[in-house]
Amino acid sequence: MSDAETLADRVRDGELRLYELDDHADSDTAAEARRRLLEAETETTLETIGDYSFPAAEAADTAIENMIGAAQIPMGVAGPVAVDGGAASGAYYLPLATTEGALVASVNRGLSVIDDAGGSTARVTKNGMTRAPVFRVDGVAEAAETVEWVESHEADLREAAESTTSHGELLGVESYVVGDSVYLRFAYDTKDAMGMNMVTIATREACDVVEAETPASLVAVSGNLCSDKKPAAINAVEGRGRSVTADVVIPGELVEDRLGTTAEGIVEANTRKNLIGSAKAGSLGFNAHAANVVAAAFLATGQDEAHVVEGSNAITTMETRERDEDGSEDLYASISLASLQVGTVGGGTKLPTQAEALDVLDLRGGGDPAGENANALAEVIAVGALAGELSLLAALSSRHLASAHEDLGR
Ligand SMILES: CC(C)(COP(=O)([O-])OP(=O)([O-])OC[C@H]1O[C@@H](n2cnc3c(N)ncnc32)[C@H](O)[C@@H]1OP(=O)([O-])[O-])[C@@H](O)C(=O)NCCC(=O)NCCSC(=O)C[C@@](C)(O)CC(=O)[O-]
Ligand SMILES: NC(=O)C1=CN([C@@H]2O[C@H](COP(=O)(O)OP(=O)(O)OC[C@H]3O[C@@H](n4cnc5c(N)ncnc54)[C@H](OP(=O)(O)O)[C@@H]3O)[C@@H](O)[C@H]2O)C=CC1
Repeated sequence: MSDAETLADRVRDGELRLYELDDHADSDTAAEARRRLLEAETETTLETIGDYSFPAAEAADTAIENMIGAAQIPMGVAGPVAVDGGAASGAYYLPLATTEGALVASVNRGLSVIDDAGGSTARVTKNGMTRAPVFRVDGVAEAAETVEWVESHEADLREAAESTTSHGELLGVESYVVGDSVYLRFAYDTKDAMGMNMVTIATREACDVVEAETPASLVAVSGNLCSDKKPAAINAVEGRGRSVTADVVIPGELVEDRLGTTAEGIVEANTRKNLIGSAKAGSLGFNAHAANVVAAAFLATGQDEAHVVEGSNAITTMETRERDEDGSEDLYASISLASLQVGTVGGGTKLPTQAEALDVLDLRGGGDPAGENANALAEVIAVGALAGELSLLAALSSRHLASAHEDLGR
């Protein structure tokens, strides 16, 4: 073991590489050595980056390489809000980590209006994490032969895939052919794990069977039809991770008292902006800012932040509903997130900050039965996203967006 300055010198002399420092010191000392080197080479001071409170060894073990410290992002909380979900049940506070002033206020306003309206109903309607390897064949005949074999031997692929995990279950395999390329889109129930490591390991095992039994030769375990961390229509249509929907009916008076506009005003803003405007833009997302809530909830609870790409793939609907007694108009509001990838075990959920945030939701760790905690997390995030939509559409409709950000964000 050496001290940080000695280690930094050894890197400077070319004796050690930056990423080898953990083999020569504990993770805190290794991180300090990297900071010292970086500070000297870039003429900076990295005191704040180095001022972290989680165990470096735990983070360096599975969450980060070449660790120098932590990026601290302010965390706020919105809620509580009552959620009547398939898995979520009761009142929830939603932790949100962001640097965008006005965002937490906006979600908080939306959640408080939803709560006053009696809470939101939410359901996970589909669940399947996908991995789609690509294989090479010599032409269409071999492609057809491979697809036929896969379709008639799903049980063999399931046995191979599930031999690598005690939680994951193979739900099905969809085949796609493009000339001499064959894509097999494997979908799994990953229970409470977001599941990307799990399904990649399981699919690799199944690929060995495909290669042994068909003419196909594996090119890449991910062939982009999965489609992971890229905007893709297949995720919007077929779903990936959890497909989750939340809705609420808000009395017209509440819209006027709490959101400063009318149900009709919000509906018109949604139609012209989220639906027509998005269509004209060729957008995959027909929403205002689902990405804001998904990103902030992901950072707070230890999700893979790159999955905001698919997680924000959402459609917001708003319509007026006439109330029988007095003919006044209420607001029906919904959001449907097609491909929200969340977990309450594994990945970044293990880190202490993120684990504490999951504790606020009472959703840390495995659910009972397995999968219920991740379902509940998906439902609560969907309700948060619905709140963000309501509050932002109201601000646009009442022409308050610019002043809100002037007041709270600069
Ligand atoms: C900012 C508000 C909420 C003010 O809204 P308001 O109605 O003027 O505020 P209020 O002082 O009357 O308070 C109403 C409620 O808001 C909440 N609230 C109010 N202030 C706070 C605060 N400081 N901290 C926490 N919560 C707060 C709180 O729930 C409060 O209720 P109460 O608890 O008092 O009964 C409103 O104007 C608003 O929501 N504006 C919209 C802001 C927004 O949604 N920004 C999103 C980011 S925009 C962006 O990134 C994407 C974009 C816009 O480019 C996408 C696109 O193209 O559309
Ligand atoms: N490999 C890749 O291509 C990619 C990886 N990632 C990264 O993958 C990580 C997430 O992968 P993920 O597989 O979720 O996590 P982990 O790799 O951390 O694995 C989670 C494991 O937890 C175990 N487990 C314990 N309890 C449960 C439960 N209740 N439900 C489900 N599993 C349980 C399972 O073990 P067992 O299987 O033995 O049952 C599961 O495989 C993130 O760090 C992400 O950034 C992201 C994108 C792509």
